Amino acid sequence: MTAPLKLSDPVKVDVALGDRAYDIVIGRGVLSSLGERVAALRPGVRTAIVTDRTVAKHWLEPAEASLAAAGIPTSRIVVEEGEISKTYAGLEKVSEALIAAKIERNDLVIALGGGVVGDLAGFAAAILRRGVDFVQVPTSLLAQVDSSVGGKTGINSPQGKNLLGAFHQPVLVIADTAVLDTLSPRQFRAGYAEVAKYGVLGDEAFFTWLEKNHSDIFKGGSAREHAIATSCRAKAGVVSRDERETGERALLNLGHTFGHALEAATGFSDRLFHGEGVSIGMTLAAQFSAKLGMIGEADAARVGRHLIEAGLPTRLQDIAGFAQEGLADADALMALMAQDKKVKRGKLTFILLEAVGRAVIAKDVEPAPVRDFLKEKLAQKA
Ligand SMILES: NC(=O)c1ccc[n+]([C@@H]2O[C@H](COP(=O)([O-])OP(=O)(O)OC[C@H]3O[C@@H](n4cnc5c(N)ncnc54)[C@H](O)[C@@H]3O)[C@@H](O)[C@H]2O)c1
Ligand SMILES: O=C(O)C(=O)C[C@@H](O)[C@H](O)[C@H](O)COP(=O)(O)O
Ligand SMILES: [Zn+2]
Repeated sequence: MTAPLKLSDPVKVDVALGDRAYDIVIGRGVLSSLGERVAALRPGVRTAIVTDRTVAKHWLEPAEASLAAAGIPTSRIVVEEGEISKTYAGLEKVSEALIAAKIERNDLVIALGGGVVGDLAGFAAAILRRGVDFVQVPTSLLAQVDSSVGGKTGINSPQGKNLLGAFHQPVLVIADTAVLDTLSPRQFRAGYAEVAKYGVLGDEAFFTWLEKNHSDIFKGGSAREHAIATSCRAKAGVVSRDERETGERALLNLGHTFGHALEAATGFSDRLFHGEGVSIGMTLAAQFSAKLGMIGEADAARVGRHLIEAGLPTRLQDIAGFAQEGLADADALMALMAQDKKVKRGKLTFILLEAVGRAVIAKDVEPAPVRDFLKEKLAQKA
C-alpha cells in the first residue's frame, strides 16, 4: 500500500495488457479532460455517449462540452437507471440506437455512468459491427473501483447475473472523483463493499487502513482518491495476470456466489443493490470459511464488523422486505448458485478466506454444508 495522494494529483494506473493496455485516470475534475484525451487516443473519431437518466441530469452536459471543445462529434443514448436496463431489452435499445447513430467500426462508444451503463454499453460495443472500441467514464464509486476496469461486460438473464456477455477491454478509463458528490449515500455505501473486498481478498494493510479511514472516504478528499487508486491498482494487477479468469481473477468474485444468488432472488430490484449483495455475500463467505475451520471466528467477525461500521447490510435479514416478502429458501438459493459462472461440471466454486487479506479459490465445494449453512442463516432472527 502506498501513501495517500494529495487532493489535486490526477493519478494514472496502467492496465498492462500488451497491445490492449490502457490507462485509468483518477482525480477530481478529470472529466473535463475527456475530449482532449479521446482526441489524442483516436484522432478524427466520432462518439456516442451511453448514459442513464440520473447521470445524464448531472454529468452528460459536462462530458459533451469536453468532447465538443476537442472537436469530437457525439450523440447521446439515455437509458433507464438500474438493473432494468442490463437486460435483453436494454441491449436492444442501445444497439439499435448505436446503429441509427451510424457508429462505425473505428468510432468510439463512451459509457458514462455506473456499473449498469458500463456493462451494458461495453457489451453493446463488443458486439456492434463485431466490435467497436469503448471508453469507460465511471460515475459511481462501484464503477470507479471495479466495473470500469477489466473488460467484463454483459447483461443479466432472468435466471442469473451477467449470464450473457463478453470480455471487451475499454481503451481508456476516466474516473473523476468529484462526480461522486452527486451519488446517493446508499449507492456510495454499496460501492464501498467492493473497495473493502480488495482488502479482504488480498491486502490486509489496506483493510486496516480502511478500518481507520473509511469515514474520510465517504466525506471525499484525499482518502477517497487513495481508496479508488489502491482498488484500481489491485484490480489492474489481477486482470493483467489473468484477463479471462482462468485462475487468480476468480478471487475478485469474493462474496459474489452468495451475492449474485441474492440479487436474482430479489429480482434484480432496488431491494438489494449489487454492492449490498456483495457485502452480505462477503460476510457469509467469511462465516462459511470459519465454519469449515479455514479462518478463525474472530477474523471472520472482523470482516462483518467493518462492513456494519460502513453502514452496509451483512445478514440475509438486512435485505429490504425480508420480514414481509421473505426470500427464497435454501434449496432455491442453491439452484440460483448453480448458475454461477465458476461452476465446473456441476460443482460449486467458492472464494473463501484463510485470513483477512488472504482469499483462496475453493473448488468442488460439497453442496450439503452450503445448504445447511444457508438454512441456519435464513432461520436467524431479524
Ligand atoms: N464488469 C465488472 O467487472 C463489474 C464489477 C462490479 C459490478 N458490476 C456490475 O455493476 C452494476 C452495479 O453498478 P453500480 O452500483 O454503479 O450501479 P448503477 O449503474 O445502477 O448505478 C447506481 C445508481 O447510481 C446512479 N448514479 C451513478 N452515478 C451517479 C452520480 N455520479 N450521481 C448521481 N447518481 C449516480 C445511477 O443512475 C443508478 O441509479 C451491477 O450490474 C454489477 O453486476 C460489474
Ligand atoms: O472483474 C471481475 O472479475 C469480478 O469478478 C468483479 C466483480 O465485482 C463483478 O461483479 C463481476 O461482474 C462479477 O463477475 P461474474 O463473472 O461473476 O459475472
Ligand atoms: Zn461485483
